[in-house]
Amino acid sequence: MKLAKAMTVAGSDSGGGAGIQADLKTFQELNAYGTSVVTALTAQNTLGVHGVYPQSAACVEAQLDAVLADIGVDAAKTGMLFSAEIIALTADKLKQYGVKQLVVDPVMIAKGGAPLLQRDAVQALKERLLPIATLVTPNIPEACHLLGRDQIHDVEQMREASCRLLELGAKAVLLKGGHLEGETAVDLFYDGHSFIELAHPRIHTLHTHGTGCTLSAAITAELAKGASLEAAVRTGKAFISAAIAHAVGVGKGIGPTCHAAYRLYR
Ligand SMILES: Nc1ncnc2c1ncn2[C@@H]1O[C@H](COP(=O)(O)OP(=O)(O)O)[C@@H](O)[C@H]1O
Ligand SMILES: Cc1ncc(COP(=O)(O)O)c(N)n1
Repeated sequence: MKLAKAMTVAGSDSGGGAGIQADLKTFQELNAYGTSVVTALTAQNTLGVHGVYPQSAACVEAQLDAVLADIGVDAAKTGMLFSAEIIALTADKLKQYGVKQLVVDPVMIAKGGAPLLQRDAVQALKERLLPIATLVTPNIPEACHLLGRDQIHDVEQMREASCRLLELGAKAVLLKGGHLEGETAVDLFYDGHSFIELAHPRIHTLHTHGTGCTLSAAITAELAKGASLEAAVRTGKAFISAAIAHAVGVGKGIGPTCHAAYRLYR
């Protein structure tokens, strides 16, 4: 059987719940071989982000070359990219090596409020990365930021926002509804042809650290294995729902989800 290879370009979370660590655990759980390009180190735990230490452009470029020139990838994802410079060089390298499947999780602000992307980098995200993305996976605040609007209140407004988001250049959009209120966590998938609502009963838990990272990593692993985009997104939703339902609750604050839950409790 051919080994599926998945790469993450993201920040390191010392607490192990989000970023590179969440991505690699998720790739492993879904039987994809994981590689990583670290854009920034964060000193982080369940109580928040205590420090952000971006890597130099030369360092990020060297990691991208090392992985792509030798090992290669079947699908890649991006998470915390921190600066316009890192975004531009990541886009250039993905194009140079002909990476065909790219999931862009437009990480901007950590759940606790710490900025993970510089303000002036949002434009670079739109201009350089979205046009080469197979899928973009914003949460509600990120979608508002990308579109320059104040709020998205319900699924109807999510539909309309998805159409606008698709115009930014990605082949498809998964607009995540975790930040909305209500008894159901609804994500909306739109590929320009049809809308698919992915719904799961809202799980009453504090522990949702790294949910967006984990979801986009699961989708990337499935794409690397050859799944269709729709199938990959459906598996991603099942994976993150199980992970939240069985959250491990380490630390004193907002804890990580259980990356092994999809395998253990399905
Ligand atoms: N309490 C919850 N119960 C069930 N699913 C949730 C819950 N919170 C978030 N999700 C799901 O987790 C995924 C990531 O959600 P979201 O919080 O919107 O993004 P982010 O982690 O990027 O802020 C989505 O599939 C969302 O529907
Ligand atoms: C390195 C890194 N990447 C991404 C997130 C977003 O995760 P969350 O939205 O759960 O704070 C994070 N906190 N840290």
